[in-house]
Amino acid sequence: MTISNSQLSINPQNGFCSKTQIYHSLRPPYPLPPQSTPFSITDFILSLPKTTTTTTGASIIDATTRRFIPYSDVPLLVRNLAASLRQPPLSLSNGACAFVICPNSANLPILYLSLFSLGVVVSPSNPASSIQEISRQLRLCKPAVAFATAESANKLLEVGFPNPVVVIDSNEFESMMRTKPNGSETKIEVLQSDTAAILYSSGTTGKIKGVKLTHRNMISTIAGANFGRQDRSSPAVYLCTVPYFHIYGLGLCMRLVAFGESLVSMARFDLRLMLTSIEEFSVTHLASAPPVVVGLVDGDNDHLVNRTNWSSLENVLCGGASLTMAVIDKFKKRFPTVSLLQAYGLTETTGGVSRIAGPYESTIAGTVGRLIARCQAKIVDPNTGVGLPPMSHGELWLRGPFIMKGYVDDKEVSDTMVDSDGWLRTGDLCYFDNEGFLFIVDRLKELIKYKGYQVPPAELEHILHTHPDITEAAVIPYPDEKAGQVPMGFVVRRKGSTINETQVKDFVAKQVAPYKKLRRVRFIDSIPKNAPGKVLRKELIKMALSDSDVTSKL
Ligand SMILES: CC(C)(COP(=O)(O)OP(=O)(O)OC[C@H]1O[C@@H](n2cnc3c(N)ncnc32)[C@H](O)[C@@H]1OP(=O)(O)O)[C@@H](O)C(=O)NCCC(=O)NCCSC(=O)/C=C/c1ccc(O)cc1
Repeated sequence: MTISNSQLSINPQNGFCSKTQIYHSLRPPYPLPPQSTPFSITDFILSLPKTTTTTTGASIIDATTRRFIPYSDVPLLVRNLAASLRQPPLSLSNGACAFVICPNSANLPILYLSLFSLGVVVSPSNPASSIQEISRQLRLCKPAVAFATAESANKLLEVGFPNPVVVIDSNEFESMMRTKPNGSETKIEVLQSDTAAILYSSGTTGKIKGVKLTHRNMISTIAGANFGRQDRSSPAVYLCTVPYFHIYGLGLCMRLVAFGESLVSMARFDLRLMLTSIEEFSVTHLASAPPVVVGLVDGDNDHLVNRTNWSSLENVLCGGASLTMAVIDKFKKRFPTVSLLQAYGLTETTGGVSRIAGPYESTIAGTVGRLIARCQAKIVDPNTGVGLPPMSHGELWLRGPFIMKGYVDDKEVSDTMVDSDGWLRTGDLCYFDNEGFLFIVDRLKELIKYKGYQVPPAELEHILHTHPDITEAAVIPYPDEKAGQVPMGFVVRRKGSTINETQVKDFVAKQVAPYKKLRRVRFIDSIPKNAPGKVLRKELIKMALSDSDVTSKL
């Protein structure tokens, strides 16, 4: 075996190559199917060995309806449903798009797997989205069919969706899964390079964008997540509090089906239901976002948390946004035997690209873990473009087989986000330490994170500017202990206008999903800008904090 010069300059402690300034993963590479082999994400998931599944009865469990689907039934349900969707009247086939507007349920992973197996592009959306948001998403993904619940189907009616809508909490859907349709169909060939899903993200510029993820992208992240899974005498039981319409929940549910680990979900997050479910289903892993961890250590919830039996819980996974050190410390004191494992990922990277594996890594406070296998990173000085060594702060760039195919109908922004060498600019300010652990320092992109959801200030500013009484507006992130950040608007009123805070908030709230609502408003005489006219958000943030009591909590 020959060792190349660049391999020689890779530091085995942290993966940093001093010649190329590239950080390499410290995890062993996993096998991937040859790129040219037709292989859908469903083929991959169903082909993985599930050693413990059938003997121990692992299943997909819906904590809200108390329905469960044993994993031993999953391949048949997926095949039946796919066969049914291929037949008239839907006649779904390779390349068609399905808009899915559903809260978490046991049926949803089955639906995803069936659609993927047909090469149908899955485009999941938040059922709490506003009519305007849904309209924009429909324009982007051009679906031939939509899947909804009896409740969310009303929104499709409101937007005048012209194509068929299948209700997944109905008896008809149940029988599509349970009954084998007549006739045998040939398998549809799905290429790994085909788009598997279109998810919605703000990118770095603010307007909702459709992120195209391929089957290969999804196969890579699932294969990468296999590292560090413990051998266990009984299968892990995950409680997923995050939604399957974002990559965190979607990736997690696919990965758990792939490995045959029990998956408990809730239609909507509810702290009480989460706590009773942990006891009832002997949950070992809780998949969460920061507000859930904050809720667990919040004194106001002591009466609920104290009467829960925590003995089964081993790990709390946390992603979507950063936790503060204060919350991490409180969690460790409160749950000394539970590991708090932060991970980091983006929709554009098909989810998690760094995570913590094993007992040693879980002792490193504040890190979002080490790069998954096949992931390369650079820490780039935002001013000079130069790659930086460990312990230096810069923008995180990422490369690997899980980087998105691009944004729907937006080549220009796709090319800005991913350069010709395949590097994705994350817009996050980060550093690696001397052992290859990644730390998130700040956000360079103008994005607010409310409860782990993206809120682009530009989108809210655009809405504010359409109000006849508002001449200028700017939106900033305002720190909040429970939600992480809340959107705050600075508003310049038209001369003589008496519009008040509530009216401004209501005006925005009617047009956006609830997580994007303006939670604070301040009136101001003019918006500070630099010479070329760019809003000086940092100035506004300083102003917002200077006359409040939050500075000490930052
Ligand atoms: C479980 C959370 C943390 C808390 O739940 P909640 O407090 O009940 O909030 P909801 O999300 O259900 O709802 C937000 C707001 O919308 C409201 N709402 C809700 N549905 C309705 C309704 N149908 N009608 C009307 N009002 C409603 C709801 O009441 C609430 O209002 P408010 O109390 O004023 O905040 C929830 O916010 C949550 O799942 N957050 C995470 C979101 C998320 O998945 N983000 C990931 C994006 S992708 C990414 O970053 C990937 C990272 C990643 C990292 C690592 C990995 O390994 C992989 C991936």
